[in-house]
Amino acid sequence: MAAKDQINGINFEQRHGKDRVRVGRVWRSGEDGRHFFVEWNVSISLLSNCINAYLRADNSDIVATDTMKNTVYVKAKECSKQVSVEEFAILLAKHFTSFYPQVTTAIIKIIEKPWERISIDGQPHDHGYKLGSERHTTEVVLKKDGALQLTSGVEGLALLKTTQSGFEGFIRDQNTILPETRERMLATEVSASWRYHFESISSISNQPPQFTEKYLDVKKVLIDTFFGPPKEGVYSPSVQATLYHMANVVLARFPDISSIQLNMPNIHFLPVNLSSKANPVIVKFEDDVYLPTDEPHGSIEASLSRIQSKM
Ligand SMILES: O=c1[nH]c(=O)c2[nH]c(=O)[nH]c2[nH]1
Repeated sequence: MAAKDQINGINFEQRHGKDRVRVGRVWRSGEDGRHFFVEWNVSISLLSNCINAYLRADNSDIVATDTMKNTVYVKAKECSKQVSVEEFAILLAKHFTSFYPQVTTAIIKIIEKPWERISIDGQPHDHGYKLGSERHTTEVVLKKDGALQLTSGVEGLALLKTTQSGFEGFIRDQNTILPETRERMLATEVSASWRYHFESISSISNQPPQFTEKYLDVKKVLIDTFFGPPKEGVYSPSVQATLYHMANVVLARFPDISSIQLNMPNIHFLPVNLSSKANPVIVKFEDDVYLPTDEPHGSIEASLSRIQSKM
């Protein structure tokens, strides 16, 4: 997405912004002394009417990217009550689109670093955190007229199961050596993003949804569907089928989500068989000893979106 113009019969598209603005924010609860901490990595991109900067060395319509960076800290300071990463992205987008006449659209992406409250002897610590693994993400695209696209997501969600996975019936040709199997390891690192149905800023202004709770609920559904029940699990005939099932369950459970995109690399754990001329069987693979790998990996992604009813 970019601001579009036509200059001398040539299409011209542009946008500018500041990437990777890092901010940490502590909220201190007056009542029980508990602190709440978030760390965000914010990327801002503005579509604005500033073509004179490109064409005529006239910067009078430019919002300086340095100002964008400062705005992140100003808005973080102004948030006297704890806000979700989605609410923060929305309030930044609102500021840029309403304060500057030149700005037609603001695109705000934020990645939240997974600081988790630590527990000592089973008791949640008031101000101690440790770093977790997967990251909560959001992307807000807000136009001046209030049209909104709001996406939340998770990235770096590493999942692995040691059985209940197979891969059979695929195309075999002169280059195929992969054996068919109903018993293998399944490992992936899920990146998911889902779009909420809100189409305008006014539809969430009065009562912002509980975005953090929703994020945790969607993540739980993705994880539960991947693994199945604790004792028996659930069989995965392919990463493709498991991905589709996970996305479908999210759409079925959350009516306010209109689409979901999932990216699930197939991270391979290779069977270890060792032999030598003298000793043809040093190690025989019996679903027990693996060579973990990072690359190459299978790359599997899909998106599912509800078909809009024309009522
Ligand atoms: O679940 C899988 N999907 C594939 O497309 C694929 N390709 C492959 O070699 N192994 C697998 N596994």
